[in-house]
Amino acid sequence: MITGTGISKTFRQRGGVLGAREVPALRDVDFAVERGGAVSFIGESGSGKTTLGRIIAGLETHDAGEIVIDGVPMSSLSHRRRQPYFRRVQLIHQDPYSALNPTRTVHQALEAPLALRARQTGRPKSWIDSRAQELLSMVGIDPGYVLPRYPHQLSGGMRQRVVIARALTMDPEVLVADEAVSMIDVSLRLGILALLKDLRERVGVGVLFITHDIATARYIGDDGELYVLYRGQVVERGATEKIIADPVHPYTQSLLSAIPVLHGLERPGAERVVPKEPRGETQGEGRSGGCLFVPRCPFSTERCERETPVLGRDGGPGQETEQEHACFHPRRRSVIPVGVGE
Ligand SMILES: Nc1ncnc2c1ncn2[C@@H]1O[C@H](COP(=O)(O)OP(=O)(O)OP(=O)(O)O)[C@@H](O)[C@H]1O
Repeated sequence: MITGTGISKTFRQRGGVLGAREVPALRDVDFAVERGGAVSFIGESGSGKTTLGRIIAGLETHDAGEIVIDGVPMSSLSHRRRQPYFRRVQLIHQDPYSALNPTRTVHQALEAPLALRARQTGRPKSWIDSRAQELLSMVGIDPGYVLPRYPHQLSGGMRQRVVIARALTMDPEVLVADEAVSMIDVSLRLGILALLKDLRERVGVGVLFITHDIATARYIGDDGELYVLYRGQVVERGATEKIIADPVHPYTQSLLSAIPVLHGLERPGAERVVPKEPRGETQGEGRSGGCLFVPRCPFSTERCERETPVLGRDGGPGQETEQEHACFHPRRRSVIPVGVGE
């Protein structure tokens, strides 16, 4: 199991007419991914999804908070002693082409990490080739066909399957799939999503799925948990199916309101939430205190300008919600498209 508590990260960006500025990418984020579990982080561009994935994989530092892998707090270990733990988390990039070295065949791409794994686990050299074949079969490709080939000789879908097979060489606890299908031909996407789902069941690997697309989050982890990120803060968290059917935060509602309507078969939800265009200030930067969503929220009140909501279930007297949210005025709204006959 991998958990994060109070993870925060601020980048200092240099240059521009305003000089250096601080960009909070993550604000006090808590999460937990269990073996075989599915956790999805969803949010628009710049919400901090990739930064979170990189921190969990040990590729980026964080300013505050703790990552715990298999019960061991990473802050208690030296950089070198953390590496075997972070190997238990493998990152799958959105671009399978740049993730593979173009000068190496698939056989070479798998051989190096498997040789390391063989040394770590005391297995003979002969195990390396048989494991490479086993992993490629596991991800649904013919080892005989792909092993001698270079990445450019494979389709995008096959390349992404090779990237997943390579990630599995380390016997990971969790795969972090960062927009793992966004650069793959639409016709092949479903196959990759189905594979990740299947690996959860067959290998028991947990999947942390990072996406801007609520439909893919639902496909991969309809039985898992959904975290909605807005400007680095988790604004709604709970069972994926529950949040998709019944969101209470206006930002989540705006994401679901944007689901395209099937022409002639569906009509938009009656209470569709359309976020305001922020005026005068960029996304509320420079404000201190108050809800981050205020500049775009159609329902904000004076309290939202003043106080900062924290993640919880409180919805006012008698209004507790099943999922956690960071909103002073959580309310159910019918935002999902409905069939014309319904
Ligand atoms: N290395 C960096 N240096 C400076 N700022 C950064 C760096 N990496 C990310 N940021 C900033 O941190 C914020 C979060 O970025 P991040 O890439 O994590 O978001 P994201 O949700 O993954 O977006 P996208 O979907 O566009 O990749 C953004 O404002 C981004 O500009």
